[in-house]
Amino acid sequence: MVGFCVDFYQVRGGYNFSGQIKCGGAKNLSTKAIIATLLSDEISILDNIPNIGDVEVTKVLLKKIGVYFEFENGKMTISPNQINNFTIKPEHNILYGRLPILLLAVLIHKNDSVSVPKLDGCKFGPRSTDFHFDILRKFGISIQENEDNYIAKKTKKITGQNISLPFPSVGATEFALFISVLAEGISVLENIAAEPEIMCLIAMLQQMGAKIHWISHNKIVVEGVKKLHGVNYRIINDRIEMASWAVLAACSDGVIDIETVDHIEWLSTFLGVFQRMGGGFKRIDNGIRFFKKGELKSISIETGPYPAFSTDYQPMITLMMSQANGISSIHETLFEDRLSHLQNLKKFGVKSEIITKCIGSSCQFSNQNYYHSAFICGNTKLESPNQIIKSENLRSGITYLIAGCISKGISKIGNTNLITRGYENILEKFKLLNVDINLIK
Ligand SMILES: CC(=O)N[C@H]1[C@@H](OP(=O)(O)OP(=O)(O)OC[C@H]2O[C@@H](n3ccc(=O)[nH]c3=O)[C@H](O)[C@@H]2O)O[C@H](CO)[C@@H](O)[C@@H]1O
Ligand SMILES: C=C(OP(=O)(O)O)C(=O)O
Repeated sequence: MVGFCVDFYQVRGGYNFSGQIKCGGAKNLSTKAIIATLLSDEISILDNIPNIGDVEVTKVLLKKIGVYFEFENGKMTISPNQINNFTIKPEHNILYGRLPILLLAVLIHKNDSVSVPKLDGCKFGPRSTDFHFDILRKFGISIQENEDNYIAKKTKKITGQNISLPFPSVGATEFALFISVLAEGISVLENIAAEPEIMCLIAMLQQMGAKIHWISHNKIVVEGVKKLHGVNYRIINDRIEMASWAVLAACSDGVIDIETVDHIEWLSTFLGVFQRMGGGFKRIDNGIRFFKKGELKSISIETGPYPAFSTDYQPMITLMMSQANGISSIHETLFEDRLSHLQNLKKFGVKSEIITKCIGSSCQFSNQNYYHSAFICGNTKLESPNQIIKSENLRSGITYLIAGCISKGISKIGNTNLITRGYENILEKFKLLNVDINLIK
């Protein structure tokens, strides 16, 4: 996500959308896999890297530290043997997402002092970095921050540690992994996140020569090695993108075929909910077909760390709830403020009530006054708002685009860069599905 923009998508909705499209490589693996290759000095080749804003930002970071790379048709060749800059100054027109802190975890193996820009990414709560800082201190690395940067300093050899995360955080798990694979001795990482993208990252690190042993679904033992090798690795397809197209198919009563060569298994949590709501899917020769099977039905869902229902599916599924028969509920347990899209969806006609109480089990936000649960009315006919709806983040953006597709009239969705940071060729893909959509500059 490089820069800010005033462009908006204009979409004419109100009919069925069908067609065939290709799913991109996973956003939440590709950027981390690129950074992981820097743990070695040897050349690595990554395949199925999507052409998205977050990868653009990763490329900016690589250039800043002196890494040579080539990127063509989804294939990225990375030569990390000439890293020469460990103080990365932020540029104020670049949104770095969650990437700089991961870069710090890699670079601290190569230099005693590393300074990286602070994190941003989609805004849905404070998105604190305290777990990362605690991990650094545990490994004997000091950390300070100023207005723009995090500055880490190492004064002694990094040695293996026992880390138990307070919450199974994706970023903190990746961070601890990157430090421990090259630490001297054994590290035990507990209460880790085990999202499909993390499983793949671990498999990729193992192929680079890392010694990582799974003890249980949320515990690993890492035996540090002296060096890692280059790797040839293919990024899995993006399960959140697939889910987005599934919601469009179900809500518009269309049939959407997604070309994807691998791993629809990773989508199984989503598929369970989708089917219960009346969505249908079928394995086809080269991928998966999504459609609406019958009347859409209401449901109660809580988000959670994998294999529970991923928070990244949540905005799209709340839109699908508005098209179901009856009242649904959602309980967002990962992020304190990830229901703000419901306010904008009201402008399309979606009726919801957002509350501070936990609907279902009690979560980390209980009794804290965060609006993190909601009831959503079904059977709602949507109409395009007569104003530009600005995406607050990546998944709310795609949700508004889908809302535009199923609304009567012409909808305008702004902050397009927040959508293209995670969705490859989004305009072309909507067009392939017969959507009347244009980018207005
Ligand atoms: C680039 C990427 O992969 N982003 C994903 C990643 O984000 P990200 O890795 O930032 O999300 P985390 O899993 O870390 O967040 C989970 C929870 O842990 C908290 N926390 C996390 C770190 C920390 O130091 N302190 C702390 O309190 C967060 O505020 C949140 O409440 O996982 C999220 C949860 O699946 C997804 O929604 C994001 O799409
Ligand atoms: C929240 C997301 O991304 P990030 O963590 O990069 O902001 C997402 O992919 O939905």
